[in-house]
Amino acid sequence: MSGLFISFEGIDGAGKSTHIDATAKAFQAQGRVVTLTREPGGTPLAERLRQMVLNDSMDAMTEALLVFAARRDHVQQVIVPALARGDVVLCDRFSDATFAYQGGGRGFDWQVLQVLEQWVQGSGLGEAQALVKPDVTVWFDLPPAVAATRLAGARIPDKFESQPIAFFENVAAGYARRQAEDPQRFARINAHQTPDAVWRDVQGALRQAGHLRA
Ligand SMILES: Nc1ncnc2c1ncn2[C@@H]1O[C@H](COP(=O)(O)OP(=O)(O)O)[C@@H](O)[C@H]1O
Ligand SMILES: Cc1cn([C@H]2C[C@H](O)[C@@H](COP(=O)(O)OP(=O)(O)O)O2)c(=O)[nH]c1=O
Repeated sequence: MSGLFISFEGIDGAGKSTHIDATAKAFQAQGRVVTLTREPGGTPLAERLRQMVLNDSMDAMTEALLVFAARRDHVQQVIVPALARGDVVLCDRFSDATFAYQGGGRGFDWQVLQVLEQWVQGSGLGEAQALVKPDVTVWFDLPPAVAATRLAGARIPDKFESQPIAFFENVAAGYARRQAEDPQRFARINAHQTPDAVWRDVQGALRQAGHLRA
């Protein structure tokens, strides 16, 4: 695959959405074709699963299976073809969110998630082979109390956004664990700054990794 796969992660309200469009424009300005997508979602089927995951109450295993089912469709229908064309794929959340939210936040078994990741992002045949995973993950790291203040009044909270701060402390711990397991992939951004400063750091991280030209 000749494309570039970048995911954007962080707790709700960390500032991902604010910077994804700017990242897309920066790559387009360098002549790259950008596929902008999100999870759960990115295909008609996965968007239907998204509605269930975000609105219906269910146990953590059901949630994990639904987000991975959505991811399977998204990887096959959108991400793999885009990378094969040479696109820059910018994805608003990917598997790290499952480890953070279903693993860290909801307490679902980390090892089971790792097995699902191998199956869903591999060949699906259980064979050892390269996984479809981001080249870079931009992690917007923000204290949950600050994120809660930003979100208050900004939009109607969905099932996750209405969780207490303690839930997001566990989600953040899940992200930290994922970073510790694969530190090279992560660009951890201090999101507790002005939007301009955060954007400067996002650009800096993508330049340092050799993906954006100065
Ligand atoms: N650096 C920042 N400082 C203050 N407020 C911010 C900052 N970045 C984003 N916001 C605001 O915080 C809210 C959540 O940002 P958003 O980008 O939607 O977060 P996410 O996509 O990570 O949930 C929005 O109202 C946005 O305008
Ligand atoms: C991708 C993914 C998202 N989520 C959650 C995290 C978010 O709260 C929600 C998706 O919301 P998000 O992408 O942040 O959308 P918006 O900014 O429009 O609210 O789904 C999971 O619980 N597991 C996952 O695997």
